[in-house]
Amino acid sequence: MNRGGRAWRGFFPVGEELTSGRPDMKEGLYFGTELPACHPLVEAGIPLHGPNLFPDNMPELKESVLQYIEAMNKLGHSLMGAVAASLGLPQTYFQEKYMRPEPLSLFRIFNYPKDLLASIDGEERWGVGEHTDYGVLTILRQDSCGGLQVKNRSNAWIEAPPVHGSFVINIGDMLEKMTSGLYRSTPHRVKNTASKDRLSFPFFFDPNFSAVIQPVALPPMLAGSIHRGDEGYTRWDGSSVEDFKGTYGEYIIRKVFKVFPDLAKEANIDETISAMAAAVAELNARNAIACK
Ligand SMILES: O=C(O)CCC(=O)C(=O)O
Ligand SMILES: [Fe+2]
Repeated sequence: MNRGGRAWRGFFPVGEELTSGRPDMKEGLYFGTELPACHPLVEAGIPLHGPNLFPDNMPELKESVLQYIEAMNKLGHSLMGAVAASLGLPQTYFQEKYMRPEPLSLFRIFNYPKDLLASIDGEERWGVGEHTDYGVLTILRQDSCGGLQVKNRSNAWIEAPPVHGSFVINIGDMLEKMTSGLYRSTPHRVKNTASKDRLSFPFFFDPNFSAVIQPVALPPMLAGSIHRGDEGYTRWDGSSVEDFKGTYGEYIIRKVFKVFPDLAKEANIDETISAMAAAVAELNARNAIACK
């Protein structure tokens, strides 16, 4: 990942990402919205923005990934239209307020190798340990291996088995924040116990980097049905989404520095975040959203 440039794209090996604070037993390819070098956010060195790193010897991979991202963006907008309707809001509410000029879309292809150590020094190993996703929605395609588990409202782990021709949709932290906990970000984890490698394809459909995330005004009937602390619910990382204030860019960059500690070694996180926030604000003031 430290060779993936500011956009943090490319391959990372087993054990290099620490989603829940411990090395994940998975490897993967990182992709995202394809932005050319002349795009103002790329020129300004804003993390997570830039061109993908596609292998030259496999042109069909680039074509498929870019088509997939486009299709998933459309699906993401439709799903968020349904979420808006469920809250009594206009269907384009989230698109207008949080996804302009475009959502932050990240797409990964993960491989969870079979037969990896179940524990190291007595500590249980997970393909990816308990965590919640950061943004609004995750649209996940998994192969037939199984191994994905989600925590339900009673704090019990249940399987989310593969269902042919379907996606698993995870609610992310920002949707929890926007809905004051009515939609709660789903804790989940993965362990590959199948006799073959497990492939999964998570697509993260997230607010624009400079969107300031705020709770929506819920209709009284829905607001009255939020029960945040009634089941002894504490978040997996001990943090509070409710307390977070700021742009989605700040939120996700802090997360990225946590899960890739190697990146954090090279940077002063607070300085990086304030420089980034200033650069984004300056670009927004000039409405610089495309190549000149
Ligand atoms: O591989 C999976 O099924 C889930 C991956 C995941 O939870 C994540 O990347 O956030
Ligand atoms: Fe996840």
